[in-house]
Amino acid sequence: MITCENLVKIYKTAEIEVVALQGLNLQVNQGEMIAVIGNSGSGKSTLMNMLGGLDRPSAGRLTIAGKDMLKLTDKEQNVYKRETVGFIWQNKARNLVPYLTARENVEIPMLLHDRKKKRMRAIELLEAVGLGSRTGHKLQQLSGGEQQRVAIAIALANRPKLLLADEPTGALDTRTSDQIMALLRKLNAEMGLTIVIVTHDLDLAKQVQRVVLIRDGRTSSEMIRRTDEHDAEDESGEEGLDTHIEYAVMDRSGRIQVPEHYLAAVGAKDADKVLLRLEEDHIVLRPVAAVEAKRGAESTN
Ligand SMILES: Nc1ncnc2c1ncn2[C@@H]1O[C@H](COP(=O)(O)OP(=O)(O)OP(=O)(O)O)[C@@H](O)[C@H]1O
Repeated sequence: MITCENLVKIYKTAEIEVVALQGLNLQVNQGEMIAVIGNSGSGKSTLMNMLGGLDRPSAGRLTIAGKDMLKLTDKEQNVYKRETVGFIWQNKARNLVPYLTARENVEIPMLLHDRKKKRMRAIELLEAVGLGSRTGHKLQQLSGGEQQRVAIAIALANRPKLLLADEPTGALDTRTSDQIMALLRKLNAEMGLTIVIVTHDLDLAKQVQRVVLIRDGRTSSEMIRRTDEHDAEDESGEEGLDTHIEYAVMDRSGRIQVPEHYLAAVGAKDADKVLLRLEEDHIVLRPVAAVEAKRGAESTN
């Protein structure tokens, strides 16, 4: 569904250039639901803007639903935004009109012309997001979680293939956030919708099958949920189905980013090199200082 290869985005202003994405690689399959996490400034929103056709990449390859996003004309890009993709933002003002009812809000972006069909589809969508009994309520009469459900119904109005959610639960409490995540999982399972969610919250991210970590505008690692109870127990020492195993993402040249907390744990965080050793079926990275200290100790003995 989505292929990003060596994706680059450079923002140019009068004085400076910011490289927001520096060769990002990402593959998302049709019907998959993934979470993208990363520190502030790592490039998450930039990636979402590229995926949503709101902005164009500077270089690399980006294909979505068979479309080459670098080659779309302005007109094709507008059709893509209207028909292929749906958005949910943290900021509700970007999604909703407060003085209209839930149903009227959902009708706004619809491409249907027949008023009766529009109304029926809006009600059907509000039912799908669990708001069948609130269709006539004005937005200001709804809770934060309910308003975000309306936003999801709006995003689905034109039957998109891809749903993009940028911090969709950022303004909600934990319980409501979990409910919104459960709703997104249900839509993913029932409608086969491909969903990409950006979040700061690792716990929320772990509610999906695959979590992609972005660091400095590159995909640095992925966490994939293990469903095999036995294997999960073997590798992590924990029981249960909710175990995520972390994988480093390797580019074509064999480059990987070692997670910062791994380096910190072995005292190699600010090192400019690590010792690399090939074992029979794995590779060992060791901080140089530790190796030298060991050698020093051996030579004094
Ligand atoms: N329109 C822009 N013009 C110039 N620089 C930008 C622009 N948009 C983003 N950037 C820069 O690009 C980098 C990535 O920003 P981005 O908003 O994608 O990060 P993010 O991971 O979404 O951060 P946050 O979690 O804080 O929203 C940052 O250094 C940011 O300052």
